[in-house]
Amino acid sequence: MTATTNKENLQFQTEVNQLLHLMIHSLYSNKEIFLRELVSNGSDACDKLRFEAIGNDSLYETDSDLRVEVEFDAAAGTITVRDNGIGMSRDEVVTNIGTIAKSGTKEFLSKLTGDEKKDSHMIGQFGVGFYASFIVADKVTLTTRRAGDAASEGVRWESDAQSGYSLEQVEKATRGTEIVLHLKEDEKLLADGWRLRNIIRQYSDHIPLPVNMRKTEAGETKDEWETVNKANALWTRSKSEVKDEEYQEFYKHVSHDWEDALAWSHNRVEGKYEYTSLLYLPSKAPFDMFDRDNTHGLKLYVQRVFIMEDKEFKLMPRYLRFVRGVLDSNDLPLNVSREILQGNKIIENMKNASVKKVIGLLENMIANEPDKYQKFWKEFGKVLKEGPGEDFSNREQIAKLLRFSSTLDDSAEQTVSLPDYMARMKEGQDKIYYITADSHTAAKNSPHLEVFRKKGIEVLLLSDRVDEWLVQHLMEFEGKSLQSVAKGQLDLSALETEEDKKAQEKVEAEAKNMVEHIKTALGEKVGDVRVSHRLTTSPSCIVLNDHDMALYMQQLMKQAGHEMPDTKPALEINPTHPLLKRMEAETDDERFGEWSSILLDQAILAEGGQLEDPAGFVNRLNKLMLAMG
Ligand SMILES: Nc1ncnc2c1ncn2[C@@H]1O[C@H](COP(=O)(O)OP(=O)(O)OP(=O)(O)O)[C@@H](O)[C@H]1O
Repeated sequence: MTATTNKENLQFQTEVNQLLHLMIHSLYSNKEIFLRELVSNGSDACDKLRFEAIGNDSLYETDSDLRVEVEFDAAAGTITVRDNGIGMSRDEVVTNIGTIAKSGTKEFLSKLTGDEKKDSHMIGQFGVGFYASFIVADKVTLTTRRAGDAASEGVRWESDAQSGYSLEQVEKATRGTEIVLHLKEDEKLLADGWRLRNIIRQYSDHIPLPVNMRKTEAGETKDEWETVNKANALWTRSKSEVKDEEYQEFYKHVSHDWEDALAWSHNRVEGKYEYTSLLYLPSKAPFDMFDRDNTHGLKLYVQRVFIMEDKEFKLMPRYLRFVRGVLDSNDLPLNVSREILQGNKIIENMKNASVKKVIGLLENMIANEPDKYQKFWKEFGKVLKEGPGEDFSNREQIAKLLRFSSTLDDSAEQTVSLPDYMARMKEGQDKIYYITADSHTAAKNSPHLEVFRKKGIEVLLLSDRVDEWLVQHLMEFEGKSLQSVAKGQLDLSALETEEDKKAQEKVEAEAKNMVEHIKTALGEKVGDVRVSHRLTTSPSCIVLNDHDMALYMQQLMKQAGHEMPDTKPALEINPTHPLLKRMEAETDDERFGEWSSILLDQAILAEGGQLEDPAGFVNRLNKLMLAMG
């Protein structure tokens, strides 16, 4: 026996085990995609090599003819997928194949239902990748060597998906990765030249890289190879030649998505700069869309040669981070480096034009396929709402793409656009009114809406996290300013009749003493006490200053450890409310003080704020209830 054997047995991270198990069971009806995933990975590995080799030609060793090879052995029941791409070091194998680095994986897995159909859609959002091998194989052997490493630095990884995996250092003469699938007993028929060719043509036709298989003649496998897929860059073909199915397959390759794309825009641009863009909108948001680092984005090509992924170089602004696809420039040099790309005019030009293309695609959808747009909005609306704050130059256009809930129908589904809202504005109304809250229910039940409902003035109901940020940046739309109904002094005078105004003045005059009394009772706790113009059925509400953050947001920021300025909201009261009528008759000063505190505290609660002394509030309330009995 030789002195050492370097074979080690390791366990998968728990999440990998769970995912493997689920995948094997829920993706079974789509088992052929295992090949698409492996070919796609092989092609990506070749792309990565090409990029690294730009500054270091020696990485090609003696073989610069990048390709993926697929072989089979019917007798042994195996399929082999091989690439001469970048390969992996031992550490890379452990991190890439033994663990899932995506943040949020745990929560994702906990959401799975056990229902195969539903779960297969969920897993689609996750991306299946290499693990798809285990749908058809009961053992997988991966042998790889990183480009540039010595032949003795090869790594062999092997697993049956049941009991962890083994890892061993092996000799590997050629760089790149070879994956041998030992097919399950009832999948052995997949090891068939005709079937494999069909699968490759169906799923991997538009991978720009050749996918080769050995030639066969009269049933005999030859030593020669032939390219099975079209292997030309789909985006270089003219639109009229490319079928929708072909666009969809290519989408799945570039995006690592599992579902079809929702829409795409394919453009060949000639003029000052020449380039092609193929931009896709996914139909489903990936589960980690809000994880800032985890995006595939666009791929940058120069004259059909892959240069780099968007991951490291932002070709799309953050608010369009869900866009997938390809930009292929004819003007950049092939040996382009990261440094050249930084702030490059050609890149900037392609970037800006692509943003406009995406916006145009969405505008078109609104005009021609509104239901589809609604689907898009459901998935990506929250991301698009970052747009007005991020992209000043396209702000007006982005604003038109936004959709909101509103008091028009109180529905939680966001369907109201700003132009829709404007068209319904009342005569004399010069503001776009909105309210922000931490849930749709809180927004639509807010006491601040009472007067608006009474007067039939529509108010946008904003309850997405990003909405507070949005309204800080989108201060106006087509000359009308956006105004929170919960902040600042409310002036609806232009919408009121003379009688209304007179009645208001009367109420105010009559309540003057009580207002003063409450002010004294609450002292430092409030910035002001005044008669409300907003309330019709509630006794009181809190009103923030124009520039204050909503109370629920202040709460969130405090929890996240941010110092918040101690803002003093105003308390507005509704003197016509029976509760205030009772208060007016109260002669005991202490009791009046307690009523006042309750008035303030319940208004804070209705606003999603937190009380400084919740126990005190409960005590006072109980006392009052007892006194009423
Ligand atoms: N043939 C290969 N050559 C080199 N590296 C590879 C190869 N196959 C997989 N990898 C590495 O393993 C990682 C995980 O691959 P996997 O297919 O599981 O997921 P993915 O392709 O990154 O993403 P997704 O889950 O979205 O499909 C890849 O990101 C890559 O770094």
